[in-house]
Amino acid sequence: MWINYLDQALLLAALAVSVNLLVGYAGQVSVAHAAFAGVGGYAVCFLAGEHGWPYLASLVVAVLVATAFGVVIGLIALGLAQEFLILMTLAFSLGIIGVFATFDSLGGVMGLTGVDGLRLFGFELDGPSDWLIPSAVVLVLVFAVCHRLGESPYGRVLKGIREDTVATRALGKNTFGRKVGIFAITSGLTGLIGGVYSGWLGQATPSAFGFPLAMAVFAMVIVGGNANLVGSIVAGVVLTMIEPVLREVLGVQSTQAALWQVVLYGALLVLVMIVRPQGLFPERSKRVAPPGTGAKATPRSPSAGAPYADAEVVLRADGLSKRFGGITAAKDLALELRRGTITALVGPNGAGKTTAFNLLTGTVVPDTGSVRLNGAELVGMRPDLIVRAGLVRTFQDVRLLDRLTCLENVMLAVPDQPGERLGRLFVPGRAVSRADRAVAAQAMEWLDFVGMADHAGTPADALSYGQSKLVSLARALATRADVLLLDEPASGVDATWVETMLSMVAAVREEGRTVCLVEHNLDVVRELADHTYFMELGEITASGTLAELTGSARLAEAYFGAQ
Ligand SMILES: Nc1ncnc2c1ncn2[C@@H]1O[C@H](COP(=O)(O)OP(=O)(O)OP(=O)(O)O)[C@@H](O)[C@H]1O
Repeated sequence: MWINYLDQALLLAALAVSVNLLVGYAGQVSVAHAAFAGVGGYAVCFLAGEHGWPYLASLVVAVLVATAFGVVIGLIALGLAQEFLILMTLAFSLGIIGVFATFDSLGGVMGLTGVDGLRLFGFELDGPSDWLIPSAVVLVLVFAVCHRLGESPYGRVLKGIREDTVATRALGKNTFGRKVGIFAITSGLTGLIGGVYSGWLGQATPSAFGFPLAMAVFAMVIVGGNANLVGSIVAGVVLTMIEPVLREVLGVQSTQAALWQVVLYGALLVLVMIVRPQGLFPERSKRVAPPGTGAKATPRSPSAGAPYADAEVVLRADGLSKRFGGITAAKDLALELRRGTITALVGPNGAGKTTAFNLLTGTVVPDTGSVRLNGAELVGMRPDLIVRAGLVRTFQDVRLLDRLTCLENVMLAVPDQPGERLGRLFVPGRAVSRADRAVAAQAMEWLDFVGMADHAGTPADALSYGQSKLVSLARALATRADVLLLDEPASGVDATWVETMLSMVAAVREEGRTVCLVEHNLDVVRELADHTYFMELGEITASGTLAELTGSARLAEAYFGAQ
């Protein structure tokens, strides 16, 4: 009898592991995954139970159908904000369970029952002990897949999405594609688990895969610890065993025991969220590679030091306009950025400087106009592709990924990592881990470049504001983009860090990259900028050297006089 409970515990632990990959790593909360397990369960009972298909073939179909559900629902729901995603997946889950309960061919509210005589690789799956090995194999398989995905460069991108999707996309990662991908993969895994679960149960019923199962799995994920798969296994087994222990050890009646289990789930959830919100087994951070190992990250030729007027135009924007309702945030903007130079964008609050950055980087789509980078049109391109084309930006409010270390923040930005591709992750061999060590070494070099190597293992949320701005510069540099748009790199930073930041930005120019910065601190602009554009009310109304601009009586009165 205890073996029967153990079968169930192993399968629910597997479910918790796969849901943890989606919720704990990628931060996408789905209520539909219990229903996807139901899709797998019904596929098996329908095909193997009702139509005599071989069990293994029906399991394959279970995985494929559940994955297809995941792709379709993911495409619909994952563009939405988190709260809508939860509601949307809840709606889909209710819809799927409703379909199960409605169709006579699926057994209506009673479900498909009496499934037996299943065989796998020649073995008959009759009693609980026959299901022990398949259940354990499923858990090991699901754990292996989820661990490979979660604890790899692929998983780093998932964590980036969880922490800040916009910032992760601004580092050149296809966040929507990744979200749909991980939603589909975890759907397929839950389909497999559901197929084995229904085989073990001998039935697939609407109630077996409904909201209570979804909640039980969430409890396992949260109690075990977000983004900790071992925690999910421990919590999965322990929480599943509550009911049998109540029943068999403490002699509680079976209906009472089921009720107490739900109450204990709830109490445990509340307790964990108050006392230990990170769960019993907290997320682990990437170990820090020793500085100075691996390839040098800055193999660039220094700037030839050409005067601004002679420098080649790398980026040219023309006629860029954007209206937000009644506000004209950008009006017919035209600007040029020249190779190996620093251009500043200055102007009063609300002039449209950040909007200009948003338009250049595709974060906001312009109403009209064009942006050409080395001759290639950027308008209409996805923001992550724009980064890969060579144009990266930082944010006024920094947007580091708080729960990731400084090293992980910078590693995430390194482009073309083999471990971010599914096709490479599951190829045997050590190529991915070797490549990841090289990525870590590169990231260390960039942290070293901005003077933050000693903080490689520090979580980003433990940094001072000035330090976090330096790490965000290292992160932008690690993308290897040629053109950097820095949004207020020195604002809000205390005097000691301003000096450091100034020398960093100047060093970036020295290595031949092109910089455009938005900055209110005119000392910084005076020190760094080769050319300055002045913006007011969404328009560029003057340009030249800062000395020329401050020499204008009108601008001195409108803006510079107040500085
Ligand atoms: N997504 C948006 N929706 C509506 N209005 C917006 C949006 N983004 C910017 N705006 C408006 O566009 C105008 C320009 O804003 P923007 O943030 O670009 O100015 P800024 O020059 O960067 O200001 P600051 O120096 O204070 O950062 C403001 O009036 C702002 O309220």
